[in-house]
Amino acid sequence: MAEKSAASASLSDEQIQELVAKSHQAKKKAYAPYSNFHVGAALLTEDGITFTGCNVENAAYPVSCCAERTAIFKAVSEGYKAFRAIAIAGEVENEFLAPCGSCRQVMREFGTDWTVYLTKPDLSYRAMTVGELLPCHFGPEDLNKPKVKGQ
Ligand SMILES: O=c1ccn([C@H]2C[C@H](O)[C@@H](CO)O2)c(=O)[nH]1
Ligand SMILES: [Zn+2]
Repeated sequence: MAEKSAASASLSDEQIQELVAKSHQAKKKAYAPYSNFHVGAALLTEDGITFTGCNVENAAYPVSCCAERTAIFKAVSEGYKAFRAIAIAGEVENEFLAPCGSCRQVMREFGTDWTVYLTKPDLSYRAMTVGELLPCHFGPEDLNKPKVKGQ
């Protein structure tokens, strides 16, 4: 059922299945009247707390927020910034839902070595790290590197 990688080693099968199930539950809350594309996410913090999220669209389309970012922003706004994993749930038949580029960048802000579970509607999943999803990335550390002088 699952394609495992080293990235999933720290969570038990039961914990993963629970996180995946929560992401699919969260999908039911999606506010997506424009795209009719419902997405859910469930984010597990290092402290063992789960934050869920759904996509929240807006009549001014670009203002919309993806499910993954909803979950991450909820966690950060509650004081949690260390993440173990996030599961993402879509509704396309027999396909893993992969996060958009903006969400990958937001995930990367909080590290490259945590796990993203891409899931299918049948609750099967594939584990990847944030670094695998966003290779050659830009992050907070880059802002503190020495700069060339005189420009
Ligand atoms: O990984 C994804 C991909 C898309 N969406 C949302 C954004 C928008 O509301 C709708 C269609 O792109 O799906 C997510 O929430 N997560
Ligand atoms: Zn996104």
